[in-house]
Amino acid sequence: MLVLSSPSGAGKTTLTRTLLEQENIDYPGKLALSVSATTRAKRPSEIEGIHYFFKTKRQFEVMRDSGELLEWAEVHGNFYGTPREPVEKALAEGRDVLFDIDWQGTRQLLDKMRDDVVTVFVLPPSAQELKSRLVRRAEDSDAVIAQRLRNAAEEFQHWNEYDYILVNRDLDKSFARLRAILIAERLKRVKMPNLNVFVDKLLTELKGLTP
Ligand SMILES: Nc1ncnc2c1ncn2[C@@H]1O[C@H](COP(=O)(O)OP(=O)(O)OP(=O)(O)O)[C@@H](O)[C@H]1O
Ligand SMILES: Nc1nc2c(ncn2[C@@H]2O[C@H](COP(=O)(O)O)[C@@H](O)[C@H]2O)c(=O)[nH]1
Repeated sequence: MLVLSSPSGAGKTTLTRTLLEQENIDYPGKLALSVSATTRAKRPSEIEGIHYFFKTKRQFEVMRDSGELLEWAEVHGNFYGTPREPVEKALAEGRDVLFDIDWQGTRQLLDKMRDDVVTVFVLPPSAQELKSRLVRRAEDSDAVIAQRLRNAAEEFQHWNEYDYILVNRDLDKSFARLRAILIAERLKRVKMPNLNVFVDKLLTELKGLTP
């Protein structure tokens, strides 16, 4: 489970979507994106089921109270949560799962499955650039942008709870670094449960080669 968090506008959605696209070319089906449920209004560019599952507050509360969410949080005045079933299914199939969630949700995943979670915090190169990105994205009203910038101060403070930090200055470099994190994490011995079978096979082959 690879989790990206950041203050709004630092670039985690761009990075997660780019990683998903590239991985689907290189290793089809290996990486799944967790699509969250939210009570936030849909942005003009967003598509139901691709970017989010858009819910009313009542629908969200039913999902939350019936245990359908792996984690959930209130962020910028809206509810967001991770549907449990698709994540559990993907993990059971041996797929890696990518999350774009905030620090509160990250804490909940860590409490439940510490050993299976790798966390990345994305920082903007400057506060001015953070604001410029939110403005350039042109998806939120001025009031929403102002609220997200106010909330950024609180979110910044959680950077030191994460395994990796990406200062997202140059997008290509950040993406290369994110891929490097994924590649290195996949190469960890503890993440290779069938390695003993492979090594046993090597030993058998070796016996056949030695007198
Ligand atoms: N390295 C970068 N350089 C310049 N612009 C960038 C960079 N990374 C992302 N952006 C742009 O900044 C804007 C915000 O990025 P994005 O939507 O990915 O942020 P986010 O962290 O997911 O925000 P939110 O939490 O609000 O969803 C987008 O318009 C994106 O194209
Ligand atoms: N705890 C969770 N946080 C989530 C989830 N899905 C998204 N988020 C975070 O909310 C903010 C705002 O997102 P936006 O799409 O409205 O810009 C951002 O920090 C996301 O990472 C979730 O399922 N759980």
